[in-house]
Amino acid sequence: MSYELLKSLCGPDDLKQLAPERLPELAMQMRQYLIETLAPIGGHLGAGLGVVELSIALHYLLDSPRDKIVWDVGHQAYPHKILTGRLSAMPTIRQYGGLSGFTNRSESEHDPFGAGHASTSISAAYGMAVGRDLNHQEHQVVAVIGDGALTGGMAFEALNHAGARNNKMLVILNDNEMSIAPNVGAMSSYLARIISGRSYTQAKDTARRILEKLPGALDAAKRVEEHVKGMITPGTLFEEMGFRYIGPVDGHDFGHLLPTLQNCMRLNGPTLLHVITRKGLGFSPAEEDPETWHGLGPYDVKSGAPFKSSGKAPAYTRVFADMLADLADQDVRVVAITAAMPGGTGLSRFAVRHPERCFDVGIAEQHAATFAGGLAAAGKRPFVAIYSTFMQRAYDQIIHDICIQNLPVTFCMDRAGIVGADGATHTGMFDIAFMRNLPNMTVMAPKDEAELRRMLVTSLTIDGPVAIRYPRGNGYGVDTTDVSPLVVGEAELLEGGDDGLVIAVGTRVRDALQAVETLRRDDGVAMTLLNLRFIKPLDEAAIRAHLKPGKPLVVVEEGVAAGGVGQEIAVLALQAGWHGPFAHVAMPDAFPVHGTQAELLRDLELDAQGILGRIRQLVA
Ligand SMILES: Cc1ncc(C[n+]2csc(CCOP(=O)(O)OP(=O)(O)O)c2C)c(N)n1
Ligand SMILES: CC(=O)[C@@H](O)[C@H](O)COP(=O)(O)O
Ligand SMILES: [Mg+2]
Repeated sequence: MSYELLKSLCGPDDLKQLAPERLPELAMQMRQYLIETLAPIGGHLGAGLGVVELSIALHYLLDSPRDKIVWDVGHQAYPHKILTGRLSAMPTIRQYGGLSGFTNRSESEHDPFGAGHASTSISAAYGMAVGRDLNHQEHQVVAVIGDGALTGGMAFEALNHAGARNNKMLVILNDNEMSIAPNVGAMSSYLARIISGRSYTQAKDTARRILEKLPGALDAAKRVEEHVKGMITPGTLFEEMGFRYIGPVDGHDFGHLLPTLQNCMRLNGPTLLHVITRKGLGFSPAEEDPETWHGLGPYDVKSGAPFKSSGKAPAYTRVFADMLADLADQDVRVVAITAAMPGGTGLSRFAVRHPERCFDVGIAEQHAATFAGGLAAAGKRPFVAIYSTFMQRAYDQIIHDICIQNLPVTFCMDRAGIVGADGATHTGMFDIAFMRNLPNMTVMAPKDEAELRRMLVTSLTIDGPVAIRYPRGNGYGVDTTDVSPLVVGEAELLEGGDDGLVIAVGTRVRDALQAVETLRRDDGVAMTLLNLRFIKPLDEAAIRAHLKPGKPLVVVEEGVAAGGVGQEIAVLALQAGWHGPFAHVAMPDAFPVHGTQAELLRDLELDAQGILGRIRQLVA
């Protein structure tokens, strides 16, 4: 396809010159462009395909960047990027030095708010609407939020706030009945009932039948019918919260979308437009399996088959899920919780074996943590599997509901450290710092998949909160048969040597080992290497024992240096009377860019070569 029409548009102003009849052709070209462009590089395809018409309609009618469009999560903003002058850069999306996979204020004036984490759009848009009114300005503010993101508490907090005020704002609820996996929860069922249109009639009939049986109740029945109608007429839940509800409308039909949007924009006060779309529309593999095609690596555009990496060791995620299912086989107390990421955390595998003990709570990390606290208080052993970056959402719950009460909840933090293409918003760089300072918490980091299995077993021996951090990607194919528990707080000695001490944490142990081996072989420098295993409690005795006065001390961790375990080790060493050159090989006080994990680790000098260089500087 030549994409003639698509390529003729340099920005939203060009789009506005098109006759409305040409918009379906543009939508068709955009879909095909997305499907072909992402094939060699992967990315978030399904959500974007679902909002092609919506994105075109918004930019056709709105005047961006004057008018503000806030996309929730931002993973569905690829069509928006294309329409706002980023078409030629699309082949670079999520690549090193390329476009971000999400909206990003520094990337374009058409991205008024950055995102990556879910459920923020209504709050941000409402802030813009209030700011606009305080500034006596006049422009439109639109938040586009998916039905999945609407399961997040923040979205309700924002509706609650905005609905009680009069500031003009449009919330577009993009309802495709999917989060990454099928959407869950009562709100999702409510939206489905609105779409089916059956709820009102059914409930009205039931109320009538019940009330007609009561003597003298016919008048009351009428009044109650009105009430019932008020309660459950489609959209009323939003109306009761102060929003004017409009919809549902077909989000793929310009004939419906354009006039409805136009009308919405004329309305004052908070308005919610309910748009029905299909995730993956226009690419049958993505329509049939929207979960796989939510976000994926490269795929074959002709067959629609994702390219599978072959011959690699199993992913940490999979090792975690299978081990947890094994533990659940043996221990009836074990339950598992995911916040809308059953596939990403591996818990869909756990659910196959223990469906009744696996809970998807929606995009609700805070609730997940406290829900786990309740389960633990009821005698269960909950494992909360949440990506490191999303665990940030649940910090107060971890402190207030788990740690203060010393409840035995295990937080399994997948995607800890550098994640690659998702970039700064998704990097798990803070969990070491924010978990290790919590009283009662035990924090572990496995050096490989075998140790992950042993740490899961170990967590069941600890009568209190535990956090385990492990990275995105594959293990090393090591022997995993030993599942004996570790001694809590004991580090592992991997190399002995008198020329200094290297202490490495979890994901960085392998590369540190490679660096230490190279140093011994090529430089004749023999360093001791400790695999820390326990970030908390620290193996103070081992650290003290292996410190070499006057010789280098190096701590390597894939997390932010400030508050990292390296700082505690440095203090410990000084208190123990050690003096000598020190290096903390960790992440600096800056958000990382996006690229492959290897590229980013290289930039941060956290790969084997980088660690080697840092040690050599000290030795020299
Ligand atoms: C706080 C947080 N938790 C989890 C995620 C992972 N995540 C990204 S998109 C998504 C599903 C969003 O569903 P929806 O808003 O309906 O958008 P759709 O993909 O269906 O268009 C999830 C769970 C996230 N980005 N942020
Ligand atoms: C947009 C979002 O938050 C998720 O789709 C995320 O990109 C998934 O990351 P993984 O690919 O590491 O599961
Ligand atoms: Mg959705």
